[in-house]
Amino acid sequence: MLRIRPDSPHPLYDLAATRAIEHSAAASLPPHTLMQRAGLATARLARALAPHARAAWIVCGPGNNGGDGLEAAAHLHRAGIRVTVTWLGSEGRLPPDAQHSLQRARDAGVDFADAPTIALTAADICIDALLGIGLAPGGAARPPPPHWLALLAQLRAAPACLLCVDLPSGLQTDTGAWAAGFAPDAPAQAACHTLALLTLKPGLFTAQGRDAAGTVWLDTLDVLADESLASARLTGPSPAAQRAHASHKGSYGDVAVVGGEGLARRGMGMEGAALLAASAALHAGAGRVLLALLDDGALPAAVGAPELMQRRFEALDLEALTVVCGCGGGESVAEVLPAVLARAARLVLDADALNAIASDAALQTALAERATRRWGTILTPHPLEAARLLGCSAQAVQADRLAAAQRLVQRFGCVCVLKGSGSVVAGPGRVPAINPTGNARLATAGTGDVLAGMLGAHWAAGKESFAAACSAVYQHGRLADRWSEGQALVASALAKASNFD
Ligand SMILES: NC(=O)C1=CN([C@@H]2O[C@H](COP(=O)(O)OP(=O)(O)OC[C@H]3O[C@@H](n4cnc5c(N)ncnc54)[C@H](OP(=O)(O)O)[C@@H]3O)[C@@H](O)[C@H]2O)[C@@H](O)CC1
Ligand SMILES: [K+]
Repeated sequence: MLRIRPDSPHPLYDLAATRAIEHSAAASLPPHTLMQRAGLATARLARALAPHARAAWIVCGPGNNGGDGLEAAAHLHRAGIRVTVTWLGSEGRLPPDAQHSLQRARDAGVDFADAPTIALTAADICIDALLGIGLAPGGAARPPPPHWLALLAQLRAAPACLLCVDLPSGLQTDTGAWAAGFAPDAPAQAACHTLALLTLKPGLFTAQGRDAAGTVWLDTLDVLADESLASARLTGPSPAAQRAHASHKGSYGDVAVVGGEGLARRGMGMEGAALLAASAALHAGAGRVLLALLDDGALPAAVGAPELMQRRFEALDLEALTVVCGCGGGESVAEVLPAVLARAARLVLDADALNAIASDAALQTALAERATRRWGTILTPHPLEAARLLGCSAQAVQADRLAAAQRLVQRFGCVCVLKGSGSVVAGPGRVPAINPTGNARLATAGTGDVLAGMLGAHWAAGKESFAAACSAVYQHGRLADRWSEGQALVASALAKASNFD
């Protein structure tokens, strides 16, 4: 069994892949083997998480997820724990594996009741074995029976640690979105863990998945999955870049940041966003960083960033640069976008550049044409910006983040970083990646500009676009994960910390 940490990559398998792996494993094993392994793994983790537990409350659903819970119940009972199973199945409709485990739990002498038979304490354990991958996907999910929701709410409100079997019940395997009706009103009161069985599912790591799942563990049930079936990948750290001794500032690429609408234009000075991106590019290791503020803006002397080279937009040699365009660009960015799209060799498009493209068909055509010229482009939308580009709602994007990122890739032929909890990186011909680092402290103004600048630096240093996107997103999140508790995470400090490693 493995605790999933952000320090190593992992393949992720969607529902179809997991079913295929399950099917072929089950065919080569004696009946009930997988469920027995799943139940034993669940019981072992429960005991490790709650070593002093006197009581366990296990809510078991009508399918094989419930079967795993029943199997675990028998083990925990035999270990001397007072186990209560609330079982929501009906005997006539039980799958054979779960029927077998029901009998084993009964034979072991487990109590069956509607609620725990003794009051739970913080030392005890609750197990959610109501629903796993059998939840009907997407819009096909039917509304859950109200008493199921009441039980799930009681599990989350209990003072005991909560262990979810395979998936938090109601979370969709492939998307990490809650199925209709399942989104909880409140998070779990105590620590929450999820034990993924056989495979790690993408839904555990993006959209609502990270909040719902808590700490994720994997037990492969001793089945070696065929990695070619992976539908996505959880990224890990990239190898540290080696700098040759005989190198110079031109060895690590030139990044140009184009953005920062001036105060004179509409009374909103947005130079700060461009400055944050430029500062991040500089501290992330770019050899030279050029800053072209729009509306002929100039940096106030007080900013004190002597390494940044200010340029008028017209003076930029776009064909030779990695251009980061959009940060704080406001309305002014639309005026430079035709030239940027037509000439920049490598282009990161962020924020206002994406909004300008979303509202202008000619710019969309110019963006799509870049791929036909084999020029690299990376889009870095948050869900609302992605929705504008796709002509749908942000809710639709969040309902299937992997699919939304891949739709942008198909439409524009570029790499797409869809930001948010569990940022998705998708690219032409690539298995999409989900980033495991980052936390809610990044939800503050300017951190997106910092990411755009870091991305420019990682790309300019020589990585190919998809790898640069994965490494910059990973590092941006890792900085936040390592941020000192007592220090406010502000974007300017994040930019200065974005050292290249
Ligand atoms: N994959 C593996 O390798 C292994 C899998 N194992 C375990 O099996 C789990 C998958 O089991 P599963 O296929 O029986 O599905 P599961 O999650 O129990 O749910 C199905 C039940 O829920 C019901 N139901 C669905 N939606 C509903 C709704 N909205 N509201 C109400 N009811 C709803 C559905 O009803 P039906 O649609 O059939 O009428 C059916 O009764 C998997 O997650 C893992 O824990 C391990 O034991 C071994 C290895
Ligand atoms: K579950």
